[in-house]
Amino acid sequence: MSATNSDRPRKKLVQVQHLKQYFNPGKPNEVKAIDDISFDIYEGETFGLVGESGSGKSTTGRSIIRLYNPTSGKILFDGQDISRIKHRDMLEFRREMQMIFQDPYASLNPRMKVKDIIAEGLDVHHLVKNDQERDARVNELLNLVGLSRDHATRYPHEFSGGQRQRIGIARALAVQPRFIIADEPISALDVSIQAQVVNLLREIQQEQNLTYLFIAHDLSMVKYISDRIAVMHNGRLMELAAADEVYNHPLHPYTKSLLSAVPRPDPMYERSRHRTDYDDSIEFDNHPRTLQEIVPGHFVFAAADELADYQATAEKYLHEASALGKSPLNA
Ligand SMILES: Nc1ncnc2c1ncn2[C@@H]1O[C@H](COP(=O)(O)OP(=O)(O)OP(=O)(O)O)[C@@H](O)[C@H]1O
Repeated sequence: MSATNSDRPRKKLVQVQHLKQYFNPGKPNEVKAIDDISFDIYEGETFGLVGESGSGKSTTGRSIIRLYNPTSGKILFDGQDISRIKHRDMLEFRREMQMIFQDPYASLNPRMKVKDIIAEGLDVHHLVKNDQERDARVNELLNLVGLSRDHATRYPHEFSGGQRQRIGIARALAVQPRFIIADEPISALDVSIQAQVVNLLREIQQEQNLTYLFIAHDLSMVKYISDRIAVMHNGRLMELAAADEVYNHPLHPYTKSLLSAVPRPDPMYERSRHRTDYDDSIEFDNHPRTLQEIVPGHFVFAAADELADYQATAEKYLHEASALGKSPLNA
């Protein structure tokens, strides 16, 4: 796992503040894809964003990279407000923020050679002086993602899904970004290949001090790569905490429901595992809810009269952890 050592000063690389992203606002077909979310992503960390289909995860990633104009709220990158800047002024930020997509088949142009796909960003941002330098950089990137220089002149259809995702990663890395949004980068891959791609992303992160927003629809793999995890539902964040806390000590019923769907390699656990349903009518009971810090670093979408119960549960977890001699919180 990447850098979250508490002795390191933690710099906020991305700050999302009260972000709303409505599609077709004010019209009968209005969709509140993101409905007032706030979170920070620290430099060097992997921030996992998890939720079921339609919860607003991709829209969050696309809003941060400014593929959309936010309906309201702010997005800060390295302290600078980028939520209102014009598209042409986004060019420099676009270099610093790159995206890796879910479908490595759809996201690579089938008519382009691998070397031209990888070098696209180098060309757009004028980062190489001549063809020789361009080829050398492409070879370096192919090597970095575990492919060979022979692959440079081939086309995407000649590669497996996992290899194509490696090409997508090389393309993102070409411009030396600081922040990568990985939108379900392993969901379309065979299970046997998923771990390889996750390991590659982790290795590269450590080498290059990258910051990731890692989007996924379930908690099984995201737990291994994320430092902290936010759980999204209906365009809002239901819970946000250190990855282990979300996985082992979930507080919000929606998180518990998501987790109950995840099999674990523990026969005892599996014998008693049952899927718990989540009744989202509680979100519409007219109790104003916001993301509240229940214990340090652990936030839950809660109404004022729910706080005491959440605090009692969190404290129970803390006692259990200290009885077992574990560090209670690592957020
Ligand atoms: N361009 C758009 N125009 C209108 N509605 C949109 C648009 N993009 C997304 N939506 C809607 O916004 C909501 C959130 O979609 P989003 O793709 O962000 O969810 P998601 O959690 O990433 O789901 P998935 O994993 O299926 O992509 C959905 O109801 C979706 O239909």
